[in-house]
This record gives sequence, C-alpha cells and structure tokens, in this order.
Amino acid sequence: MDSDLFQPFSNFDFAARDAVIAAVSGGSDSTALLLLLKAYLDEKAPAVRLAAVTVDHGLRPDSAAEAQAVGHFAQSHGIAHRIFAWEGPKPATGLPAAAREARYALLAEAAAEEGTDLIVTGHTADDQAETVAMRQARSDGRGLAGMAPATLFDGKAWIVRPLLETRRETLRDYLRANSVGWLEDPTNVNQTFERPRARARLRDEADVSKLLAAARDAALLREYLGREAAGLIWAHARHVAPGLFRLDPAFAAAEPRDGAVYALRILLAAIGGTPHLPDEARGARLFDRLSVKPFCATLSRTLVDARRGGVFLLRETRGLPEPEPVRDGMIWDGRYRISGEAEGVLVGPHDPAIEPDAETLPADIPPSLVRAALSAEPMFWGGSEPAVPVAIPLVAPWVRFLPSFDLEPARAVAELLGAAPPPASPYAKHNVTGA
Ligand SMILES: Nc1ncnc2c1ncn2[C@@H]1O[C@H](COP(=O)(O)OP(=O)(O)OP(=O)(O)O)[C@@H](O)[C@H]1O
Repeated sequence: MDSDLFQPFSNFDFAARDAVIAAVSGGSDSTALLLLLKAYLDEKAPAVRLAAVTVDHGLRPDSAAEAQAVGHFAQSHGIAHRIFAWEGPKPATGLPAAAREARYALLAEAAAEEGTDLIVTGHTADDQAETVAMRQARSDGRGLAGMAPATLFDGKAWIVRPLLETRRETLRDYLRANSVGWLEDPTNVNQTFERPRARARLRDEADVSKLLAAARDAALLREYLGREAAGLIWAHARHVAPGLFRLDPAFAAAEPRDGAVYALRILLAAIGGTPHLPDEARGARLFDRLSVKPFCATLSRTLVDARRGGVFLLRETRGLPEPEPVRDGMIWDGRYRISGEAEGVLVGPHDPAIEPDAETLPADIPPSLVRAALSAEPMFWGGSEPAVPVAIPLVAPWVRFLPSFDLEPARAVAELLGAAPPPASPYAKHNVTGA
C-alpha cells in the first residue's frame, strides 16, 4: 500500500460500521476514491461492505449511460454498485445547489437502505481551494473554513471526505499508474457556473497553497470558537418556559468576547428557526447592547428582551406559519420536526387565548414573556383519532448540514432545546479530543 495515499483513511472510523457507501460520479477523484477505499478496507476492515452509488442527475443526455459505465467499472473490481436517479422537476435557477441537495438526499437514502450512516466522497484539496475561493469572493459571512472532513446530513448520514488534503493531480497520477481512465464531466468546465469559474481562476499553485492554509486556519478558529461558544451556552443559557430562554446577566460580560458573540448568533438562529446565523457585525452590535438594560431588539426572527433579571430570547410572533395539515416528518417553522400522521389534524401557532398554566409559571419570569413565547410554539388541533402528533425540537442552523467543526455548539444547543444530541463524529481526530 502506498502509505501516503492511504493514510487519510485511517482518520475515519470505518471498522465500526457494517457498510460504507462510496459516492462515485466516474470523474477522476471519485474513481480514485473507490479504488483506494476498496484496497484500504480489504486490508484493514474486510468485514465492512463497500457499495458504490452513482446519482444520475438526468441533466445531460449521456448521464444514464455514464452511470452504467461506472457500474461496470465497479463490478469489474468486485464492488456492488447502484444507480439512484434524480427524478421530478429541475429548478431554472440555482441548479448546482439543487442538484447537490438532491444528490445528498439520494446518497442518504442509499446509506439507509444499506444500513449504514457513512457516505464517502472524493472531494479533494483542489475542491477545497475552490470552495474557499468562492466563499472569499462572496464573502457571505459564513467564514472561510471550507468543507469539513465530515458533515452530518439531515441528522442521520455522515458525508466523509478522506481525500480533502490530497491534490487532484496526485489521484490522477495514481489512476494513470494503474491504467485506469475516468470520465470528464463537461459541466466542470462550463463557465456559466460559479465553481468552474473559480476552478479556471485557480491556475497559480501559490494561490492554491494560500487558500488551503487559510482553510486550515479558519477551521481551527471555528472549532475553537465553537468550543468556547458551547461552554458559554452551557454556563449561561437556560430553557425557562416553553419557547422561552434566559441568558444570565453575566453573559453580557463573558469572555472571550468572540466566543460570546458566536454563542449569541447561534442562539438567535436556533431560537428564531433560521438556517443561517445572523451576520457577525450585527451579532456583535447586539451583544454590545446586552449590558445596557432595558433593551429590546429582534434579529434572526428572535426577540431579545434584556432586563434586570437577565436577557430573554424567544421566537418573534411575526411570520409564523399559517395553520396547515400535519404531514409526518414535516419541519415546522425551521424549529420542530413533526412526527406522526393523523387524519385531519392541523398544526399552527399556539392559540394566544389559551393561557399558560398558572401553576407552572416560573415565579421570577415576566408572565408577558411566557405568554408571548408560548404563542410562537406549535399546537395541534382537529382530527378524530386520539393519537396526536408530536413536535420534536431541531437545532435550526444545522438541520440540513452539520459540519464536524460545529459539533460542540450543536451539542450544547441540542441540550438547551431538548433536541436529540448529534451522533459522535466518525472523524477520529475529533473523537480523540472527545468532540
Ligand atoms: N453524480 C454523482 N454520483 C455520486 N457521487 C457524486 C456525483 N457527483 C459528485 N459526487 C460525489 O461528490 C464528490 C464531489 O463532487 P464534484 O462535483 O466536485 O465531483 P465531480 O467533478 O463530479 O467528480 P470527481 O470528484 O469524481 O472528479 C465526488 O468526488 C463524488 O464523491
């Protein structure tokens, strides 16, 4: 075994699984991934079943034939292969993002069918450099950490990227040395899309190295801030009534300030039910005002009410979903997953006419805030069956994608909200530190 090429695989916990899904498009990176992973598992974890999956996006006339060619290639190496087709209408705008969402959903479906939570992709250091370059260009406030070595998708399947620090050309050399060809996807050079444009701009090796170094630094910083934010959430935030949270007065002076601002931004998104954190500048401004009481503001759909007894956070009542029929698995207001089907049952915001139970009202919490928070909570009505669906709390910013470097704050917020904790990362470097 060429130790350099196989080394990254040892960072992931494959042996604990019955099966692993390799996501293979047939391009050079994922073809190399498939062969390397097969050789690695044969030697280190022969009991683990490897299944290759190709998603046929149906966006080009040749896509079905290409997927079949990948199947023949996999089978010629003794690897089971399946094709999952992206069916249904395709959006006119935002096609790459929609294709990516659909791809991950189908890969997660494949993983569930194989009884595993592990999907391995062929993302390389070149993909990482492109991602960071695109984020720098957009500067969308998400930080420049790039892709994480592992990302939890939909709360259930880990997407792991063992080749994230390996250069594409190294993989191509490996394929050439083994006389293995690959497919060239014309979309990869189609300049109407953002990624191919970023790829075309990245001709200079020095730029690539700089971007990779920036990605590593940003990932370390993000993990550090995440751990600090998690510690502050555990120390200062409490769930005091349905939908109502209190930060104790010491939070406004918490150190390090960057960690406290990050904690506040995470809480605002989680309580407001938004997938993105409010931007850093606004989060920082709000944090600075917390100590100047009394004070009231709204950010990321979260009402912030700072008074002598602490800082209260609750979902604002504006823009709540209209009552609608319950569908099992639906996400309500970005904050709850509704579980259980019940004929004729509706879900909507709590009826403000129904007063909170006076007996259970916390003595030191303003009743008006308890009422306001309750009126932004979900409520069920209608239907004839006794089985009422349940609303399970979600950690809004990470419902769809949870990068491994955000695991600590995700865990802290899950505990605060009463949501299920995220599973342990299969990325061994994290497990070493207990993250
Ligand atoms: N159609 C697909 N089916 C299965 N997996 C895919 C598909 N497209 C992409 N992937 C996975 O996502 C990774 C990154 O996707 P990206 O679009 O950057 O790759 P690509 O250019 O299509 O192919 P490659 O990475 O193999 O050169 C791939 O390495 C592969 O693991």
